[in-house]
Amino acid sequence: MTVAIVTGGAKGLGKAFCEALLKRSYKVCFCDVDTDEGENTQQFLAKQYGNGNVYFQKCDVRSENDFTALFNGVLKKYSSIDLIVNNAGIIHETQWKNCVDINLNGVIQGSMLAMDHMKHGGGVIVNVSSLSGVLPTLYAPVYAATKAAVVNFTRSWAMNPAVTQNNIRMVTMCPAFADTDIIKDIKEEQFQGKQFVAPFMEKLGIMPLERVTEGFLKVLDDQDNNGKSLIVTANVMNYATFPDPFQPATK
Ligand SMILES: NC(=O)C1=CN([C@@H]2O[C@H](COP(=O)(O)OP(=O)(O)OC[C@H]3O[C@@H](n4cnc5c(N)ncnc54)[C@H](O)[C@@H]3O)[C@@H](O)[C@H]2O)C=CC1
Ligand SMILES: CCCCCC(=O)/C=C/C=C\C=C\C=C\[C@@H](O)[C@@H](O)CCCC(=O)O
Repeated sequence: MTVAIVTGGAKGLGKAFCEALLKRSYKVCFCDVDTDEGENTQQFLAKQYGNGNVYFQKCDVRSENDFTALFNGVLKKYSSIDLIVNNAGIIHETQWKNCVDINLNGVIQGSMLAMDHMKHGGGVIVNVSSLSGVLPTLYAPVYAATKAAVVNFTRSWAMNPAVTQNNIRMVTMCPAFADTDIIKDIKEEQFQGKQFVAPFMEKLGIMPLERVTEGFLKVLDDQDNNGKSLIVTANVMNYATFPDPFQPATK
């Protein structure tokens, strides 16, 4: 039996990841701050994959108590956690402290709780960043900062013996635009220049959820990707390469 936690699993990419895991016979425990959406999604997935295989618990990733209660609930039910997908995230450049709290602090909290459990038997931690985590994003500098921090947090821990010597794998996903609510009915106050979003959306396109899920399954299946960041766009699915600061800059 393999057990996965997915944060922000009530809709969007998180829901798609839950479904992909259920198709692979994982026991899926997803959380979300949106209780109604979460309960609806649990019923939807339970109808297709069996009630005993999908479990929802309300958890606001900004709350250490909620997150600890989530882990305790999952361990009480299944006694192990093999995978966590730290997926929950928002984009909001005005409520930027909230964006940092969810996108970064939430990923840190989920990763630390998972590592504390996985140090006994190993596991996989997938942290969801964004293409904005590896490319400057003029319309969302705070969002981009949170996503870049997720990349380097993951890369840093992945080098640490607490990960490498405990059979833990930590990987980041960096998707471009995908067809979820986060890119729909976007509001002015969420951006530093909402007008700049559309040109990039047109240039990069909007991926169907299946494309990002394909990248998610690749991240799970590749065994040698500890510390790597998978870029997923409509036309690209590669692990990012990062400049070596000690190499002389090319003229
Ligand atoms: N859709 C896209 O174009 C891209 C999305 N991403 C990232 O993918 C992740 C998922 O986003 P989407 O599925 O697109 O968005 P979405 O808005 O469709 O789903 C996000 C889910 O997270 C939940 N959530 C929000 N705050 C939460 C909190 N404090 N605690 C628990 N759950 C919370 C929401 O209720 C929702 O169910 C995010 O981290 C986002 O930054 C990255 C690149 C592209
Ligand atoms: C509108 C809400 C988006 C939130 C979801 C998300 O994270 C989407 C990210 C998608 C792509 C972001 C890429 C940013 C790219 C630009 O800043 C620019 O650097 C890319 C240049 C591409 C080019 O070939 O010119």
